[in-house]
Amino acid sequence: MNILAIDPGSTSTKVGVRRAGKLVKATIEHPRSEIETFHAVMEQLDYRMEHLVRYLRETGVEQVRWDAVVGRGGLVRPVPSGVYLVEEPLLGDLVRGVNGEHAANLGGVMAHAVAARLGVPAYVVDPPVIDEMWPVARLSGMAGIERRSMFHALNQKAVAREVARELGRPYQELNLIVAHLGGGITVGAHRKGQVVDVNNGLNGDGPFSPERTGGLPVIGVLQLVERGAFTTEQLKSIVARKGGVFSYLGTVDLREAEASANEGDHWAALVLDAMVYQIAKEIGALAAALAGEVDGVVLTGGLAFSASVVEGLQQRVQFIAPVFVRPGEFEIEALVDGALRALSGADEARRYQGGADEDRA
Ligand SMILES: Nc1ncnc2c1ncn2[C@@H]1O[C@H](COP(=O)(O)OP(=O)(O)O)[C@@H](O)[C@H]1O
Ligand SMILES: CCCC(=O)OP(=O)(O)O
Repeated sequence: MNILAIDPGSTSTKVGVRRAGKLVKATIEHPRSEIETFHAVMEQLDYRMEHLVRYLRETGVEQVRWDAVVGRGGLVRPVPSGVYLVEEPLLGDLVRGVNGEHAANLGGVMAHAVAARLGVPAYVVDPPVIDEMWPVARLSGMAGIERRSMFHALNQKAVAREVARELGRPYQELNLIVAHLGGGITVGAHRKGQVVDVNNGLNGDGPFSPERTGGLPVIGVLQLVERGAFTTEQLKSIVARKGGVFSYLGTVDLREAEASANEGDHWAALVLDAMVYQIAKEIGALAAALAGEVDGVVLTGGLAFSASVVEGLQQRVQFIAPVFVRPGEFEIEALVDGALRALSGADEARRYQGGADEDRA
């Protein structure tokens, strides 16, 4: 089976070409100066498609007979985990970004654009809005504001299934705490195959990360608004893109921050230690949520390449359960696997139902 996988990130489009049983991955970089000329994510569609088509032409795979095209799912309405056929109303909800603006919204739309020309199915797999949270985790502490599941579902599920395979036990029988440590950070409690609690990675929840604030003291934020220090739009952009390590040190690149700390910058060292401390606290909170019944803690994402982040976390959380380190992300592999499962019938492709506006996260 020949599968084309498309995984748009904020400044890159990752591509996977699975042909003759082999997977080749590539990253098409998009300079910030080009991306920032677009006001809305969907306005980037033609630009990203041109880059994708050029990549396929230049690598000589333009004429491949694809069996399916699969894209990273976006911020649509909450859905169960699985593989989804891209058709209406999913396509419309991705285009409208019913649950927010994110480059991932382009994944299903681009997959559909390529697949429609070829007359093959387009899929998305485990979009960030998959929702398996148990009721007790949904209460925020204020009537009218519900905690919603929005996380690195594709990578978290893929890595959790991989660790389960390595342990020789079904994912559905294990309790794992999976920490996706990238530009944004989400930590999920995977209880017998269901992510029953997880911090929302985009709305100011959980630990701070290289580019996001995580949870903030609410009154402090309100005081900033009262003083006119920021507009709400500016604050939203800080929460999602310009918070965390960036707001303290002016970089989202952890390697740069670590270099400063290693050269004796005590402030940089404290910021990095605080991030690791907050991640460890999140893992500890989920261990309590699982009543201490934890088979493993899994560290993944770009920060899991950092020896100091991994050692700092191991020191603080290894009392909970064995720590598995799986650096990087496995989204392209997970997309291809999902498409193969749908094509082979091992996993029936689900049909997204859409829903009412109050379903939005
Ligand atoms: N070898 C490394 N050592 C330390 N940090 C790293 C390393 N490789 C990547 N990172 C950091 O990981 C973060 C990006 O993680 P990644 O999972 O690629 O994020 P995203 O997909 O969210 O952009 C950046 O802060 C980057 O500097
Ligand atoms: C938490 C939802 C998905 C997400 O934040 O992805 P990125 O970190 O890749 O922006």
